[in-house]
Amino acid sequence: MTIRTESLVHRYGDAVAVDDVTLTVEDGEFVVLAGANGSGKTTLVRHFDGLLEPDAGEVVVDGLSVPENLVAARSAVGMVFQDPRDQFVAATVGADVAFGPENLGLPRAEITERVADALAAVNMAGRGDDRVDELSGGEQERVAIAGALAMRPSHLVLDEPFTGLDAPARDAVVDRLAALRDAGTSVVVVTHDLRDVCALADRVVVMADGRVVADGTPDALGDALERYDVRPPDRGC
Ligand SMILES: Nc1ncnc2c1ncn2[C@@H]1O[C@H](COP(=O)(O)OP(=O)(O)OP(=O)(O)O)[C@@H](O)[C@H]1O
Repeated sequence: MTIRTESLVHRYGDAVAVDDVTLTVEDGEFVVLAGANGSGKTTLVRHFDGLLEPDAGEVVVDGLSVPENLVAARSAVGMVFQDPRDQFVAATVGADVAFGPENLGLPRAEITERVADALAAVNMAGRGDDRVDELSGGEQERVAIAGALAMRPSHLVLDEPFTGLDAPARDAVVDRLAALRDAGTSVVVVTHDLRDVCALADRVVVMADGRVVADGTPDALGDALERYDVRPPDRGC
């Protein structure tokens, strides 16, 4: 169970946003995708579930070509986008988390079970009737993660999940991600700030100008991070 890109290229008009990226995220791995603003991180991960089409190269999830198997890719890869408010589709927490499983056409009892499990996994058990617009930023982020989890993905990709969160909310999200990784879900976190996730990361992949310029354990990368405008943790990992 892997996410793999092979010589992936994505262009917006004449501008190359992802430039010949070959990358594998292994089963159960926790990967941080780092790099300065505009380095191509969001564009790259949007290929993992076929939201964008490659201009060249391949994207393969769990052995299947993503562009040719969009439904399978979107079931296998859960995505949490940059601003959770942009992805809510219902007024209440429970209805929002149920939306994905409902679209899969699952029986009501299974939907109820998935919603309860997903909310429990993000420490929001029993909050199904709360209005999403009345939650704190950290709670909204966790509901967005629950929405992805309710699809029971084998991979979870989060784009800047800590933006706008205060320290306790960041800690709560980090705790949830650690628990998910321990339960066997591979996790990809897009960020330009390593402080929150360094301790969890098996690997840090750094992008600059659309290319992968460094790939290794947080310790091995060390000083290279600052060179590429990635904020390293204040006291190491
Ligand atoms: N829809 C789009 N149309 C045209 N150019 C785009 C579009 N989206 C991104 N780009 C450009 O592609 C490049 C890569 O952007 P991308 O958002 O993938 O980078 P990023 O590393 O995720 O940055 P950020 O942290 O700011 O989201 C940038 O130069 C950006 O301006």
